[in-house]
Amino acid sequence: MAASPTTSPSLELPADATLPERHPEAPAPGEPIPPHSAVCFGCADVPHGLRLEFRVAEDPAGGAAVAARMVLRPDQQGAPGLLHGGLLTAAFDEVLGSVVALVTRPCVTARLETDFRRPMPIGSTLWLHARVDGRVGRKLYVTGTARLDAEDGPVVGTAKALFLKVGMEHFLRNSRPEDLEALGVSAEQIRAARS
Ligand SMILES: CCCCCCCCCC(=O)SCCNC(=O)CCNC(=O)[C@H](O)C(C)(C)COP(=O)(O)OP(=O)(O)OC[C@H]1O[C@@H](n2cnc3c(N)ncnc32)[C@H](O)[C@@H]1OP(=O)(O)O
Repeated sequence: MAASPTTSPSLELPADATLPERHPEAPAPGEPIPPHSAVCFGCADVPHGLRLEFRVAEDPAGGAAVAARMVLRPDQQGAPGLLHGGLLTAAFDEVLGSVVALVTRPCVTARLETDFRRPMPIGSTLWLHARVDGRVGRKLYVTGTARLDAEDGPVVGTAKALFLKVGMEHFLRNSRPEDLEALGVSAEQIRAARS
């Protein structure tokens, strides 16, 4: 899809960007991508979560791509009977983050832009697609599309994002200690990262 004329300059693919390949240990096209965490609002089976379901998609140019689906529930309304717009942005954050994770990890969202093209009725299914368009150093440039009720359905939203590769210290320094400890990180490791 052509870039919107209002896209932030920091989201435009730089001329020196290269197309990154999937990591050798990442799942192959057609394979499902399991939730990356049991508590994730985007992909885990948690009560108010988006419950996105993923698979690796084929990318004609040999890059990294994912496809995902999300059923729109009554507890996700903004205007009556329609999906809350912020939840489309949250879905894009998860889907674009997931495709970046096929290339390298960990990464975090630095900037995310959503274009809302059509209303999204509750009860319908969003079919999302995302692709890593290029990488320059720590910066990964990603785009996504959401379609209604079929993989080739009408486009309801598009997104562009910049993700940045970070080190594990990003989480050791910033996440709640009790959540890190639940993952097996020792109190000493947390103290050392924060000293
Ligand atoms: C298996 C995993 C599956 C994951 C799926 C889930 C996906 C969900 C992902 C998320 O929601 S992550 C949570 C939301 N994001 C955050 O909480 C990030 C909060 N922000 C930060 O921690 C820092 O601002 C950040 C790590 C993004 C950047 O800080 P750094 O100190 O590492 O970067 P720095 O400021 O040195 O900037 C590096 C480059 O990026 C550029 N940059 C940084 N932030 C930017 C921004 N916001 N917009 C545009 N450019 C930006 C910056 O200009 C610079 O460009 P140059 O190298 O060309 O000089």
